[in-house]
Amino acid sequence: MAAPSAIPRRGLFIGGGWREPSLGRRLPVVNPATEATIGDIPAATAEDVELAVSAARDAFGRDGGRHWSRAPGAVRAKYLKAIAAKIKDKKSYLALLETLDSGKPLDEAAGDMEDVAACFEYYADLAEALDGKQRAPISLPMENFESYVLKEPIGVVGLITPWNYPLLMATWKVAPALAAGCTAVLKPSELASLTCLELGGICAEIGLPPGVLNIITGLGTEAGAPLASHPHVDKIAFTGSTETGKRIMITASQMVKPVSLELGGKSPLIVFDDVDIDKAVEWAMFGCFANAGQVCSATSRLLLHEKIAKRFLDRLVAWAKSIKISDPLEEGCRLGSVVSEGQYQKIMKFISTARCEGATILYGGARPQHLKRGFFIEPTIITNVSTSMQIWREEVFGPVICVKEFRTEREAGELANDTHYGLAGAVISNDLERCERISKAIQSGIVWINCSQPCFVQAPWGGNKRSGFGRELGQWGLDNYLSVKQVTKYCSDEPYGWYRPPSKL
Ligand SMILES: NC(=O)c1ccc[n+]([C@@H]2O[C@H](COP(=O)([O-])OP(=O)(O)OC[C@H]3O[C@@H](n4cnc5c(N)ncnc54)[C@H](O)[C@@H]3O)[C@@H](O)[C@H]2O)c1
Ligand SMILES: C[N+](C)(C)CC=O
Repeated sequence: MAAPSAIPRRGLFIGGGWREPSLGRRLPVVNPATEATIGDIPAATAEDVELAVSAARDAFGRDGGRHWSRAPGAVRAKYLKAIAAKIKDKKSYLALLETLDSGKPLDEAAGDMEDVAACFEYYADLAEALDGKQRAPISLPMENFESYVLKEPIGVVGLITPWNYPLLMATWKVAPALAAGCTAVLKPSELASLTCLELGGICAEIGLPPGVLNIITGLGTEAGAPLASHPHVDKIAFTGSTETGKRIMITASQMVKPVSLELGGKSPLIVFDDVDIDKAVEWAMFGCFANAGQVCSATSRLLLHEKIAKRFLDRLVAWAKSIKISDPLEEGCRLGSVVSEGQYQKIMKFISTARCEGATILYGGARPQHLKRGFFIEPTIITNVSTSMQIWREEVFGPVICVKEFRTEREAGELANDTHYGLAGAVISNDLERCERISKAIQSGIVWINCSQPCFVQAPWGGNKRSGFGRELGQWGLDNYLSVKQVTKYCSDEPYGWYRPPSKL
């Protein structure tokens, strides 16, 4: 599909229709692979947040919730399936927009759209199953009481999402929130909002009841912060940086508002000396160079057994040299641009600081010679790293891998856990018992054995330590948007008998 000359001009999606932002301001959309401005998006402010939250509240309570929040799960499932079907119909177009907006290779964007459709379908099924799970009985030690559990939608939820997988990260929240019966205000990242706005168009096309999903674009401080602090938002689900996550948690604490936080990472990949080197190298590359390393769970700290370190690094450099770095729309591209000039500068600064601190840039570290425009960075491999260096400690969010060697399994585990983060970790070895031991030792929410990054909608996703808390995906993702109510009934004809009845007059 050829790139459109202009992207669609959209408003804010509020109450089932398009609205210009209250202050009339818009933000430019820059294609990071060409540096050309290709359009703009609305810049919402607190006034628009007010309208969006009010639309979501109306939708939650409309007709006593009969059409949405208290409707049978099968009703909501029908809408989710219709959204999935539209996403599939528009897959090529949405993937193209995602690539133009974020710089990711078109093949990756197409894969993201398949995952988006699958996620809506998955939560449609869970919505259908939800009714059958209501009134689950609780076994009590007293015969004169009966108790059961109701799972009810939390209410109006604020969903704040990042730019690295724009529509997919939004879907991980929107699909379960809607399946649960919540209504929502989605605030995607100002750096990549196009496909989320298209989701608004899809909701209008399929006739989603007005106000069930509202989408407001704009800056974090101007649109995200008023959403997080809004007194009529019952929960905030956030994916983004640890710094912003801390701010959201502080704000939410003022109203004792529940939050779930999916934050950054600095995940390890441990490779033992009994592996097929080329197979392991490919996982190491996928673990840190896919999506130009802008992946929360990127295995950006590579721990190599000393016996294979030299051979492994020789092969890693050879493989890295063969990656096709190009305009992300070109066929076969495997490394596109990073998302923005700001991100490009940030990554370059990480590389120069590593150099200044005494690390070796074994490969890469610069703009590819053949690409004069666009925010492209070579796949970068850094060695001679010490554990006090910034490159070891901080999340780069770019195609930059740092390497250390280890001698023993114990040392590998200690190095793996030498981080404030706890999102993911990976181990490659032919000794599966060793892999199981390492899986238990790594302090993270996700561990991959003999691979890195594969992600399935059925399995829980989320981190420990400063990578956040709460789990998305699977049944856990739905539970994020449900509150649990106990209903207990006294079911004896006898008086309770704790107090003596007053004497008859
Ligand atoms: N754990 C995960 O599953 C996961 C997945 C994807 C990305 N991430 C993390 O996201 C980060 C990259 O994304 P980013 O740069 O968009 O993060 P970010 O924190 O800069 O922004 C995320 C979102 O928060 C909004 N925001 C910014 N300031 C805000 C404020 N004060 N109040 C409310 N909202 C505010 C932004 O506009 C954006 O929509 C990385 O650290 C990455 O690891 C984590
Ligand atoms: C969860 N994942 C890998 C799709 C995106 C994280 O940044």
